[in-house]
Amino acid sequence: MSQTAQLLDGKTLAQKMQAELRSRIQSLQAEIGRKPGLAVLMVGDNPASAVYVRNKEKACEQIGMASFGQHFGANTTQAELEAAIDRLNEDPNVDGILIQLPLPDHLDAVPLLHRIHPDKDADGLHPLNLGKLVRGEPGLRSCTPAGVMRLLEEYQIGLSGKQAVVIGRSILVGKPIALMLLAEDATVTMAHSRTQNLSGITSEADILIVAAGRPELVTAEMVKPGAVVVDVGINRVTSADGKSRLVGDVHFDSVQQVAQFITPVPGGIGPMTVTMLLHNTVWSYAHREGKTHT
Ligand SMILES: Nc1nc2c(c(=O)[nH]1)N[C@@H](CN(C=O)c1ccc(C(=O)N[C@@H](CCC(=O)O)C(=O)O)cc1)CN2
Repeated sequence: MSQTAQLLDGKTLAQKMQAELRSRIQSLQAEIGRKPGLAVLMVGDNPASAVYVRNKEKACEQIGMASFGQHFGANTTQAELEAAIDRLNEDPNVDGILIQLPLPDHLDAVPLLHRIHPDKDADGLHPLNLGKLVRGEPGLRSCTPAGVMRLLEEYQIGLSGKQAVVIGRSILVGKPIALMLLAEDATVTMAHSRTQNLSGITSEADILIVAAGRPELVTAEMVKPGAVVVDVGINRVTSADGKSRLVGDVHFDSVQQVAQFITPVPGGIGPMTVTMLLHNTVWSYAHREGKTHT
């Protein structure tokens, strides 16, 4: 008899959190006298990035946050972006700055991420904030991993002593989520493209976080019965019938038969990423204005 996993519903939690942020902004704004502001730097015309940036700007508007869209042409230089970051660092109405990734190939994201003032680092990718994560100090956390942790917390999924496996070692997701799980006393294994016997490792996982960037990589045979499976992948694929659809890095239909909990794609981690960005910007706003924010 096959079971069906319970969905970890990121979309619903994101809506609830955005409503809470909206009222938090209303009360802070009454004290501070201005709205929080987020600046999103987008370079070029990557269609997926354009959708994500639009969604971020729309979400800002819905919760009463100012959004300062900075859209640059595909041939923008590194120096022009540096100058834009310097201006935003100095702008008192801007509390959060993020550079939408990936950037076009001629640009180097790393020095640009380092240039963002750490107090305005809404994406949590500045080395100071990553260092605080390593040390377990409060600070701005990367949005996708923070969204995963918040979703697990919402469903009261205990992590202490659990075997957690993370597939993927990016600075955006894999490395920070491993540190966050470790901070909650999980026993963490990191797997990646060179890992041997991947299914042997994943099938030991109580908590499996998949951020591999490979459509439907994880199938039912690779998952321990009763595991919690979090799919961070977002891939647009074209089926044999020519239709385009969105899939994660997990083969949802088979894995939901063995897992206890699973995130859907869409509607799982994606909406949580946007919400944690808003959360981080409100956190920076409150922190910069001398108000505490959790
Ligand atoms: N500077 C950053 N760049 C990128 C990040 C990031 O966190 N910071 N993450 C991704 C893209 N991303 C946010 O930027 C993002 C991706 C997907 C979603 C989302 O809500 N997805 C929906 C489906 C949307 C669709 O139909 O295509 C879902 O999963 O339900 C939000 C944000 C890379 N770049």
